[in-house]
Amino acid sequence: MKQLQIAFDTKSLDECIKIGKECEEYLDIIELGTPLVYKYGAEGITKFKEAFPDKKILADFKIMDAGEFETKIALDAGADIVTVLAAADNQTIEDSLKAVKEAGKELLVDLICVHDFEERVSYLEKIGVDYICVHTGSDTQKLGANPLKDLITVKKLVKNTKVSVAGGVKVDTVKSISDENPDVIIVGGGLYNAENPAETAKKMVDIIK
Ligand SMILES: O=C(CO)[C@H](O)[C@H](O)COP(=O)(O)O
Repeated sequence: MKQLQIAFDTKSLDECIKIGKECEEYLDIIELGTPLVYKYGAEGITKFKEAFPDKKILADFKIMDAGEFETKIALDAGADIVTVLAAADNQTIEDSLKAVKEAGKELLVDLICVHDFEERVSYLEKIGVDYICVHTGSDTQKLGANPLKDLITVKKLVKNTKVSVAGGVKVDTVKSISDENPDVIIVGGGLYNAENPAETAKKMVDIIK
């Protein structure tokens, strides 16, 4: 069963929690996006976990170094899933993985800025991360990029790991993404900036599930 993850990157924490509550029944994972991690820090994660105790909370730390130390900051604050960059050193990713496994939590490794998918996916599967995320960043989205082509490539390479996908997914593009069978579809602005986020989340769930 595919899952829907909302990624909050803008707005105040209170506004995000209000929108999250409106959409809650349609969501599986709630993400404190990287910009809000910068703005609110670990306290933002704790507030999300208090507001949504029954949902998985993802802290999009995009860790690049100090894997164990930074992962533990997110875990101690209440995160269920922590993100590390696939472009980081293997040692960093393995230290993050060790920290989440010791806590009984999960690691998402983000392929943003990685071009040799074959080498990275094979390594990530070998060490046993929980999610491999295909991600078109917001800056390259401005140039017209979207994650569909990379998703198709990565889905052919991944054998055992859950695949997430992010990058400008909207209600009118979610079907083409969903048709490639990712395990988790991550939607940011296309959901929290929608005129009616709850209605949009319902439409998306009707399409993907
Ligand atoms: O991690 C992110 C940016 O680096 C975003 O949270 C992710 O791309 C989803 O947001 P959107 O759907 O608005 O692109």
